[in-house]
Amino acid sequence: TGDSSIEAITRRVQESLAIENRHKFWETQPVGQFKDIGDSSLPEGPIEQPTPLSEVKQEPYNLPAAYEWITCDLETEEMCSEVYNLLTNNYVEDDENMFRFNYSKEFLQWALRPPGHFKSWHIGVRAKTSKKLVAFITGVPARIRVHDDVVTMAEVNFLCVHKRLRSKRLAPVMIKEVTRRVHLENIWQAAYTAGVVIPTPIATCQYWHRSLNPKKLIDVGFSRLGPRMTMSRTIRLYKLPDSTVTPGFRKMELRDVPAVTRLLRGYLSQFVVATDFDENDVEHWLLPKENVVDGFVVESPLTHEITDFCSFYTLPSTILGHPNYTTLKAAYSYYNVATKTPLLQLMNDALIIAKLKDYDVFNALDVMENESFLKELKFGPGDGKLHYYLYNYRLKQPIKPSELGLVLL
Ligand SMILES: CCCCCCCCCCCCCC(=O)SCCNC(=O)CCNC(=O)[C@H](O)C(C)(C)COP(=O)(O)OP(=O)(O)OC[C@H]1O[C@@H](n2cnc3c(N)ncnc32)[C@H](O)[C@@H]1OP(=O)(O)O
Ligand SMILES: CNCCCN(C)c1ncc(F)c(N2CC(C(=O)NCc3cnc4ccccn34)C2)n1
Repeated sequence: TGDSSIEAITRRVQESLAIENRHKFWETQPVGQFKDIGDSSLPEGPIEQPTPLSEVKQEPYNLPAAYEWITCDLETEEMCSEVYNLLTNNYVEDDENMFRFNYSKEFLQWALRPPGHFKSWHIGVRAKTSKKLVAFITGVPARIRVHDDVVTMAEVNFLCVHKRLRSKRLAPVMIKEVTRRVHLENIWQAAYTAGVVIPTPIATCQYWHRSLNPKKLIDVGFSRLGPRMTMSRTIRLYKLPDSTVTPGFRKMELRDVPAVTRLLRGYLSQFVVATDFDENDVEHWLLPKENVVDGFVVESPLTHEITDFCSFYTLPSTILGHPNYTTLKAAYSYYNVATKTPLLQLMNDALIIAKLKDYDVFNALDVMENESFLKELKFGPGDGKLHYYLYNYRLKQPIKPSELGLVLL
């Protein structure tokens, strides 16, 4: 190939890297492999069958000599603080290292202690000498439906290795250990999301952001002033009313759990992969918790029927190295169901509430029916993609974000 143009050379290098791009750990795991993409002869469903519990490895995986496993009991303030501090200083950052997620302690206790949770799935690694927590990974049980198959899975999250211990192949050990502990509870599948591409995404979603405090977002570099836009024009563009517009829109209460569960189950049944919520799950995941999760219902003023529901969770980010700001207050769209109120109007009310509660930005993935309101409500596409994964469960082909009814924290 005589073409010696820069493009041709770049392409050849990329092609060779793609071939070389080995996933030494993930190629050993029961997950869809890149080499199998498009091979529709492979059956959909579990990749490996369960093993008898007596054959599951009884003892933890080996760690490097200086480290030891610790089960993190998040009910103790001290342990919760150690987990919080590890994540606050070492968890997910954007590609330009301008922001780092700052999950709060209350959020972590909520996220990790749903009905039926296992303390043994809250796994830490400690340095034996300093007793410092240096790594973490968690699972929580969830019923997830794939097509018509409801499977009890582990939702794995909060995988974190201290910055000083990176690139030492500790992550595969963490993943194998959480897998072992999940297997001990006779659960054989998992669901997880990540910003990185590993074998093999079942869906790839796009983040969208709706500015609520555009001046701060531009000051901290989260967003940029549009072309031919002034700051005052930008502030005006994103202005929102100072009260919600839907009659009967109010905070969700305990008495709404049965109705919200019915709404949610009905709505989620249309998606290929979705959470299979029951009333206990709805009570835990969607009842409002200050600075953790907000849930709202629309109660018809006439019939008192609950016709709609919307929710968002609170996940601030630390702003790294900015002289005037320390925290970005972000709301993340969670589960929303509109049966009488237009979804556009329901979500606009959610934006109005978030602005009133002093959030800087409202984030949403393009999952479920979110695409129908993103542009009209002035969301802009982010640079962050979120890839969804299933462990030990093959799908014949990836699904579209609009076929996904699952939001992980
Ligand atoms: C049945 C039950 C099953 C339960 C388990 C289901 C699976 C759960 C899977 C976990 C779901 C987590 C969901 C979330 O929490 S997603 C959020 C992940 N956390 C962060 O991004 C926080 C900041 N980063 C770190 O703490 C480290 O960089 C981590 C810990 C992420 C990697 O540490 P490190 O950078 O020091 O690397 P290494 O040398 O130890 O290891 C390199 C190997 O690790 C593979 N790797 C890298 N990043 C991820 C990732 N996000 N998911 C899965 N695998 C990942 C990588 O491809 C390579 O393998 P291979 O490419 O060579 O094969
Ligand atoms: C493992 N659980 C997955 C959910 C964790 N979540 C919420 C998440 N995973 C990957 C992302 F790409 C992402 N994005 C939100 C979008 C965004 O706001 N990007 C700018 C930004 C502000 N703060 C941070 C902190 C870290 C990364 C980007 N940041 C991109 N969100």
